[in-house]
Amino acid sequence: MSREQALGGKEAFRLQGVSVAFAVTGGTGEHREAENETTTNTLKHAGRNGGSANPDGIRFVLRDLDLEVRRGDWVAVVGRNGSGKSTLGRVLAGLLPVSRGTLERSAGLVQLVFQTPDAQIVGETVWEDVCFGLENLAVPPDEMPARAEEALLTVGLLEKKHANVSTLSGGQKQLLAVAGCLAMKADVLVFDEATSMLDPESRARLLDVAARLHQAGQTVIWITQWMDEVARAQRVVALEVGRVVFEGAPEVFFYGREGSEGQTPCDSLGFAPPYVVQVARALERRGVALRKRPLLPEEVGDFV
Ligand SMILES: Nc1ncnc2c1ncn2[C@@H]1O[C@H](COP(=O)(O)OP(=O)(O)OP(=O)(O)O)[C@@H](O)[C@H]1O
Repeated sequence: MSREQALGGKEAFRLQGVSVAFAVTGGTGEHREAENETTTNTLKHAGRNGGSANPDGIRFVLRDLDLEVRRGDWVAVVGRNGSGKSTLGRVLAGLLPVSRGTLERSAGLVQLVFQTPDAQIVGETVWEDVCFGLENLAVPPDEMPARAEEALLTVGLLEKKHANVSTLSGGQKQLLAVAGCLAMKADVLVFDEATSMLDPESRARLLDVAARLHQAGQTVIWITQWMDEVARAQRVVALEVGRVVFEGAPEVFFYGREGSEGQTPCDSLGFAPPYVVQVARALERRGVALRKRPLLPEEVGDFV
């Protein structure tokens, strides 16, 4: 049986043996979440098969996940297409029930910033959209303007506050979606490939916003396929076919464990590490002793 409950202490999330399965109904390709009691019983059977869709039409997309996220962590979640990253993000945000296992979470507000901003924009104007979430949270009307302005200022959209949402670019909509979450003062922000539609400047701005939120104590879950974004996280969780195949520091993810030769966890996952890491590894292979293994371009000056 699955169990979801509140968590105290230092953790924001604790997942134990969490699986998420979808029931594939009929031959239409239509899916539904496998969450009711009858299906849970079926899942026990499905679990023995372990693989993708079994004869009962049950498909596991997350399998036996054990994961702890501490409050104030910045965790990057990586993995190939279809590995289960968004599903994990939705589970953490409370939008998807777990089929098996236990999910414990602290009481704070968790907000998900989707890959496609249209999915979460509801207001007609920028201002209305940011205020919408505040109204839903029953924030007193006299507090709303300051919170909405601060959030829009943070993402660089304050001067567009009267603009109609339909006039925003995809990237600006993404930033508006983030502003909505900021105004609500979410304790945990789950960014699901939130930079995928952004130009380099907006991408850097969003990363910068995330870094500032993290410094201010917010918990950030950053789902991405961009390895240079992973390098900014405190911890990396890599998924493959719904399982956690790596959990640890970005340095270990990109350079491997101390003394280990050959493939790094990043290599095994099939991703190319950030350019600065590639250069540093090439130097190490030629016998150059580095003072520090760099992860970010700004650390380049320190490593030779
Ligand atoms: N509602 C659903 N019903 C059935 N299967 C689903 C459903 N949602 C997702 N899946 C399947 O679960 C698997 C994991 O999907 P998910 O979106 O979590 O992967 P992802 O790692 O975020 O992929 P991407 O990088 O492409 O966004 C995929 O194979 C997907 O087809």
